[in-house]
Amino acid sequence: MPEPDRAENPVIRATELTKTYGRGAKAVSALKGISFEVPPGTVFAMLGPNGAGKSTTVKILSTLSRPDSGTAEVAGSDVLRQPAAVRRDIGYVSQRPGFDPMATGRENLMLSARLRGIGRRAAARKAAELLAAFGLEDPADRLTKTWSGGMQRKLDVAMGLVHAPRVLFLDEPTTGLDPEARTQLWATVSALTRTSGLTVVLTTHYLDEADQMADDLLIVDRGQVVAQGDPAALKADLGGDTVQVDLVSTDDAGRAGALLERLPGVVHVRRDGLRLRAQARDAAGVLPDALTALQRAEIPLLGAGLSRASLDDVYLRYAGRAYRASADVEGSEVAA
Ligand SMILES: Nc1ncnc2c1ncn2[C@@H]1O[C@H](COP(=O)(O)OP(=O)(O)OP(=O)(O)O)[C@@H](O)[C@H]1O
Repeated sequence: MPEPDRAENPVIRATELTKTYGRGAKAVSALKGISFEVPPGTVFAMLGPNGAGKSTTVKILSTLSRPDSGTAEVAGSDVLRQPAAVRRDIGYVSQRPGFDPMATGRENLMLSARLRGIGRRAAARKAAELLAAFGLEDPADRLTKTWSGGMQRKLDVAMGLVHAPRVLFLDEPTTGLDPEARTQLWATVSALTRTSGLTVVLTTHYLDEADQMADDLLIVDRGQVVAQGDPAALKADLGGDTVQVDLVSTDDAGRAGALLERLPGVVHVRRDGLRLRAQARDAAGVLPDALTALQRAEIPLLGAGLSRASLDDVYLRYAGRAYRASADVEGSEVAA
């Protein structure tokens, strides 16, 4: 499989996008100057808790909304000056189901294609091709209201592809799906980018989804980009794995944190409630020293252990708070 050519022109270029909803005391600043580029033929994930500004960004890029300021180009066309050209080259799958439950899968795909101006024969061919690519041939001619949630979601995604777009936007594609259906959808989407050169931009608040799917990741928080890069590089940049220490009392957090910070090999220490996480190049080597130091200082522990660097750690480092906590504040459900 060819690797994405990162030297190629980006297929999306967003520059300093801002957007405020409402006015006066009720104004919500959804985007505060977001800039990024997406290389062609990749899966690009925007990760952030509810309300971070992901959907607003995708709506601007897919011409469904206008920014207050800033510019964006998608597939070589300007979203404000050439919206029709952008719409020709993109597919958009929203958070809500877009299929007709009283029609079959094949009929839904045919209708989407016909609405895009594709002739009847070509539409039938495209429908058959997509049903095969998404593993939906078996239920194809049953009413979609009888399909499982996973099948219905796949159909939504397939409907975004009837006109062979260059870029496909997927807004929270797997919310509400069971783990098996999520894994299947990830595999299908990844295969599409590898075989057809399609670029997929997806928004998600699932850390594991971003980690597994994304060639490139944009972490968004409160309308701003807090980090960008490929997930493996972002984790590697943290400087290694983590020693985790669970305290009995928050009263000890200051003293325990200072002790851990002084240990040789520790890069930095973060606190998340009763848990302290010390990032270290050789976390396994640091763990015994950490336990000894805390025991000498008579700081009681609920537990201690090692964990590999995760996107949770990346988020904590760059957003300055734990992902779960920030997502809970916004009232979201976050995958375990
Ligand atoms: N039409 C609207 N009117 C008023 N406020 C809005 C509107 N759309 C979004 N917002 C607000 O803008 C902010 C960003 O919302 P946005 O939907 O872009 O976030 P998100 O990261 O996609 O979150 P979610 O996962 O919940 O969709 C939020 O505070 C949201 O309440």
